[in-house]
Amino acid sequence: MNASLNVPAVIAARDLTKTYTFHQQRAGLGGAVKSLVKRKYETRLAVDRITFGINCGEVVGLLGPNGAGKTTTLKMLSGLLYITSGELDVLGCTPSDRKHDHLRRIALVMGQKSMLWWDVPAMESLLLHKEMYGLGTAEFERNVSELAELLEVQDLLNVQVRKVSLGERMKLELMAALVHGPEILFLDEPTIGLDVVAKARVRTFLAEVNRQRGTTILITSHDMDDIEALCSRVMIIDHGRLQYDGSLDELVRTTRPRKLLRATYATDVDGGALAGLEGVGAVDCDGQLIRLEVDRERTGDVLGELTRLGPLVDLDVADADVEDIMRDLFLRRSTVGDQA
Ligand SMILES: Nc1ncnc2c1ncn2[C@@H]1O[C@H](COP(=O)(O)OP(=O)(O)OP(=O)(O)O)[C@@H](O)[C@H]1O
Repeated sequence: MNASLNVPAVIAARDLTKTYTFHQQRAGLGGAVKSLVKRKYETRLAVDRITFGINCGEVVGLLGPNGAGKTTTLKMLSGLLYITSGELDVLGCTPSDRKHDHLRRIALVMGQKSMLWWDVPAMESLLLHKEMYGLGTAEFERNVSELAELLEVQDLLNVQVRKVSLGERMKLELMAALVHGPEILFLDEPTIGLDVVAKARVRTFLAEVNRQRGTTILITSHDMDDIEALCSRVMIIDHGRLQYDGSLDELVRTTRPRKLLRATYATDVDGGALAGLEGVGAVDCDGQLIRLEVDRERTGDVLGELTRLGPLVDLDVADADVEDIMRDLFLRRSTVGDQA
């Protein structure tokens, strides 16, 4: 239970760790034979003592560069992998026990892997889920109809899965994951490869599922638009370690304490004097356009100065791009990691 929020924690992880042990396969036939006789084992620390809790109904983004340990974390949380050490509690159970009653309460969708049979219509897979999870006919039909309407896939349910587009398939994957009404949804890159329209539909759908059903969602994505649209909280993981756990707004405020202002004028203006103002960072003047960075608390004053410079045509006040912030964070950390 999270005492301050008075909502139950549905996921609690303490010092969660995963080390993979694997053997190097040598190249060629000779190498393969040698590998059979003498195996050289290696270990890789993929997730390194991470501790966090997730409350009922939260939508949390799990971010990090390639190889950071995100998928490994999701696989441990959904019980596909045993943990190496630490403690893990998901809805009061140990996920790797894979108890049937527990599996009914969670779902995992991996953008790169399909849960649906390719050679038959999606409805066949949904019916299999009905049997697997012991859903009554009325409940199943209600869920199918609700989800199909939200996802606008009524006409696709009886089409062979291999014949639908990538975006349509992802909607069907989400439907299959949610048809048994899980309380927690784990999503690993659910919008990968989708076009902008399909991505937007998936995001709207997920937000709706969270709002209507109270489903807790933990999502990994390299698309920051997914994260900005859905997550109030993000966890950043890198080299297996949890580097940040908090709100996206707070991350933006602390990493980029300045706002970006962009003013367009009807005539050429001279913004040279702006550079000397308190709280103003880099100023870029180019004829009718001025771009500058300003401390958040000084934004109002500097806007006043901008309006006095000349006849304004357009004025834009923006936070730093989350995509840029992530790029900087990951680059800085990988450089520090390389030097260490
Ligand atoms: N089955 C495995 N055996 C050995 N090492 C593995 C295995 N699966 C993953 N790893 C390694 O564990 C580390 C974390 O991998 P993981 O797939 O969790 O990263 P990720 O953050 O999901 O990356 P991406 O964004 O590229 O999907 C990587 O170094 C990866 O090479």
